[in-house]
Formats: sequence, structure tokens, C-alpha cells
Amino acid sequence: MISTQTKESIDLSKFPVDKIRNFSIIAHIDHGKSTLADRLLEMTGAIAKTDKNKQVLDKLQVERERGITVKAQTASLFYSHHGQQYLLNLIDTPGHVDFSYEVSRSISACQGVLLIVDANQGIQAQTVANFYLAFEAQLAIIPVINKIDLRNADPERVESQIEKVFDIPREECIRISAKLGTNVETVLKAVVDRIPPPLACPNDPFKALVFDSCFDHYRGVVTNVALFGGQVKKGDRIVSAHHSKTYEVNELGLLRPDEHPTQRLYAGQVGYIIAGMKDVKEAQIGDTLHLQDQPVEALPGFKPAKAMVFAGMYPMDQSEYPGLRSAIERLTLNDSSVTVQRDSSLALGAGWRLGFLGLLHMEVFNQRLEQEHNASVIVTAPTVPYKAILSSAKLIKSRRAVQKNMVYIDDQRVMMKYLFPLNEIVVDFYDQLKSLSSGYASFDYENAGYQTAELIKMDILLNGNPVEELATVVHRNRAYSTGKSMCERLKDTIPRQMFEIAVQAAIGSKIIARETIKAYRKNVLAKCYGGDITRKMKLLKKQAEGKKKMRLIGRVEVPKDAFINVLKRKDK
Ligand SMILES: Nc1nc2c(ncn2[C@@H]2O[C@H](COP(=O)(O)OP(=O)(O)OP(=O)(O)O)[C@@H](O)[C@H]2O)c(=O)[nH]1
Repeated sequence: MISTQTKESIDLSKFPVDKIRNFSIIAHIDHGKSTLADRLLEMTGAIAKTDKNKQVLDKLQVERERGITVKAQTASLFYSHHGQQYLLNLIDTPGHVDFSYEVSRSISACQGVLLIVDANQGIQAQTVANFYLAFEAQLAIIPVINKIDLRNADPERVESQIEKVFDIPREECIRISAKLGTNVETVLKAVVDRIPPPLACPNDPFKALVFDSCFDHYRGVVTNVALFGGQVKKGDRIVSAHHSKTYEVNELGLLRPDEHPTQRLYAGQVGYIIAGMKDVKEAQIGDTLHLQDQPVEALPGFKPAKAMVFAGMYPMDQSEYPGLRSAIERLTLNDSSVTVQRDSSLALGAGWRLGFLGLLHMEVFNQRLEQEHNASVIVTAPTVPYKAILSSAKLIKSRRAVQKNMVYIDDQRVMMKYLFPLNEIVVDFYDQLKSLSSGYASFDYENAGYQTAELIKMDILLNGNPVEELATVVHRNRAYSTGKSMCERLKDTIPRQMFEIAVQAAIGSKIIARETIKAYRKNVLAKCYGGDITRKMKLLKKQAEGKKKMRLIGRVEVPKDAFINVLKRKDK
């Protein structure tokens, strides 16, 4: 039975620990997590049933535009089953490989997961990676086969895969169509029946895990918490175990998925707390909160996410530095997996060196800076971390990809493990893999440590001036082809200017590739015959605005996108 509950009538004391289920939906990208979340929200009355509910939990503009989930969101649902009311806390998770850090964080607040597998595509790379995250955290795993409405759906085959790869009996699989709502109620029942209630004691002192946080311009930091013990109410004085600062609780409540204030939060529940944290660094993800006079042992927290891709970020104009600094600080509160270090460059001035989990992660961060904080930035070509030994050691030949193992999932799919140099996969490996396999292959990775390799630094010169932001580390065998394609791409990206520009790639003092951009002067007034002065002014203003998006290096104007586009494939 489905229940709807109005905003005013929620009394959370009616939900003791055994009436609570905390769960996540995990899946490979596009297998239908957000669509299933929409149906669950509709069926439990958290949102009205309309055909406009598309990815309600995907709140960020970048998520809606790209159709991907970046940030995990939480929604509390009320559901009646066996004549009892249950409080189900759903934590949505992203699917892309770059965001698996968010998945592990969400999992820490849960006792079970719905593992969604597309009935047509079957098990993919992130299905496997996410399964192991849940399995290692000893969560209850409910396999859900989605998209059974598709003409070429083959749930039988997917059930065999699940049995073979995950050792879960096929009878445990639930076949659904999240799009049409088919069998989704069975999923809700399984959440209550198969996922255990949280291990939290109402009689213990208040103890909460901060598993996520976001910044609100008016109210400061909003923390998402899971209560492992006790209860908390407005006016309580709480302490962060991480830095021992004390705060007064101003507001607390449930996320449905919008904030819904309540009187209290109790053991086992998941919700939000606003407690006057103003500085973005105060809400440490993984921190433990407790009452001022009742200290508790801190929860284990999280392993910090490891940055795999680094890039420089600089303001378009140095006068925008303070604004950009605060935008980066605010955004890193919402995404603590980004590492930030101050940096400066001769050509681009003061800026930062940021570390990301992958290239998509970096692009999404950049897009969010522009969309949510109205900041315009220059992003330099991404690099990966290297360890350099500066003596002339005997060099060992670089290891390209080395196959580690191969497992047949069924007669059509095979899972292969390779050891790759990270540099080979960060930029466009994923896109190339997708296009070569017509979208069938999927990919996931984990860090396997450092290996020795024959690497050299390649510089890019514009009219003889080295551009530090475009310098890259390349494998010796690839230097010539990489240099050539970078010069060609720069030639395409940099607009012709009033003088000739030489674009060169160099190793030390040796030039290995060169392109020339011919001189040109764009006369925007060429088509304005005769006198309309306002039209002329408009065109000149537009041209000046266009120039603002350029960066002057020496005398050469370089568009800000050049710094990242130059490493990508040509057809992008
Ligand atoms: N035919 C069919 N399409 C579905 C079903 N469920 C989801 N889809 C479609 O599959 C696509 C991906 O669905 P999403 O819910 O956005 O997938 P997701 O797993 O949340 O994706 P990420 O958040 O980016 O990981 C969308 O176009 C959905 O409309 C289903 O049951 N049947």
C-alpha cells in the first residue's frame, strides 16, 4: 500500500529504528537509476505524478544538460507495508566512473542497495565496480533488471550473468520497467523485506555521520547526516569531532527531496542539519557530530579521494581573482574530491592547480563554476601525476597496456583487466573505446601505483614563446605524433590575427612540429555600407566582447577553450 503524507504532519518519533530502511540505487551509467528514483518518489507521494518528472534528484543544471548524475541526492519516502508505516531513505548515486567516490560515500549511510542492470545491455564495467563497493561494505544487494519493456530486452540472459558473476540466485532478481512503472511496487516491498534496519541505538548519545554537504548562499552550510545514535533537535549545541568547534542547530529535517523541517531527528534516520557553519571548510565529509556535553567515539570517516587528473585554472582577468577564489571554495565544499593548490603562471597570472578524479569530473566542475557561480575561467591541458627521478638512472622500457586477466560473462561479453599508463586513459580513451565498440564496451579503473617509463617534456611555442600551460609529458615514442596533432589543433583553435603566428612543438631546443597561422584582419564593419552608426557600434561592441574570451600570450590572442581542447580528439 502506498501512502502520501503532507508536509506538516511528519512526526519522526513514529519511526523507530526497525521501521527505517536506508538504501542506495547503484548501476552502470544510463541503466535507469534516476528514472527508478522518480517512480519511487511518485509512488510514495514525495512528488506529484506527472509526465514532467524526469530525474527529479538530478538537481544541478549540468546534470540535466548532460543527462548524468554527478552529485548524490537524498529523498525520504513514506511507505505502508504489512499494515505498518516505514520510512525509506533513498540516496541516489552517480554512475560515471569519475564519480565512484560519491558512490562509496552514499553507501556508507546505507544498509542495502538496489543494483540496477539494463535488461538489454546486461552487466557493464560500473555494474561490477559498484557491486563490489556494496559487497565489501556488507550491504544487502537486491538485483533489479530494468527496461524489460524494450523490444530486445533479454532478462533471462541478464539473470544468468548476475548468477554467474555475482553469485546471486536468479530468483532474487526483480524485473521492472522504471519508465512505465511496471513492477516497481515489488521493489519497494523488497526494500522493506530484504534490507535490514540501520544499526543505531536510540538510547545512545547523539552521534551522526556527515556524508554530504552543500552550500546555501543565505543559510550557510547544509550538512546531510545519518544518525547512528540518539536524537537531535533545534537549539541543541553540537560539536564536530574533526575540529572540535561547537555550533547551535538552527534547522533540521528530512529531504523529500526538498528540505522539509521537522522537530527532531532520531537514531537510524537520514536528514539535514543547518548549524551556522559559515566557512566552507567546516563541514568535513566523513566527520562525526555529537552533543556538546556528550562526546562519542568518532566514526571511521572516509578515505580521501585520490586525484588522478590535474589542470591549472586561471581567471580570465586578474581582477576576477577574488570572485573566482570564493566560487572554487564554495564548489569544492559540494565536491570534496577536488584538490586545490595555489599556482601562478607568467602568461595567465595567479590561479590554482586543481586535481580531479577524471576528465569528465574536470569538465563538470568547470561547467558548474560557470553556471552556478557565473565565473569565467581558463582551464589548462590536463596532466596526470608522475614521479621523476632526476639522476640519470638506467631507464626501463615503458610498459604499454599489459593484460592481467580475462573472464567470459556469457557467450557475448567478456571482462578484461589491463594495466595501463594513466596518461593513456585520462583524455579520450573512454570516448574512443565507446566509438570503436559502437557503444557496447564499458570501462572502469583503479589506481595501480607508479611504474617507470621513458617520458619527456614537450613544449608548445607561440611565435617562439613557450606556453607553460600547454607543456605536456609524453612517452618518447608518441612525441612526434602528439606534437604534430597539438600544433594542428591549435591552428584550428586560434583565430587568425593581424600578424603571422608560428605554432611549434619542441623537445628541449629541438623543434619537432610546426604549423603557421596566416595573418588576417577581421573587419566586422565590412558589410555595413553607409551610415547606420548604432549598428556599427553594436558590431564593434560584440567584437570587443568576443575578445574578452581570449587570452593574450605574448602578442597572440588564444581562446580560453584552447587549453583543454588541444588534447582531445579531432572529431570532438
Ligand atoms: N525503455 C526504457 N527506458 C528507460 C527505462 N528506465 C530508464 N530508461 C531510459 O534510460 C535512459 C537513462 O536513464 P536514467 O534514469 O537517466 O539513467 P541513470 O542510470 O540515472 O543515469 P546516470 O545518472 O547518468 O548514471 C533515459 O533515457 C531513460 O528514459 C525503462 O524502464 N525502459
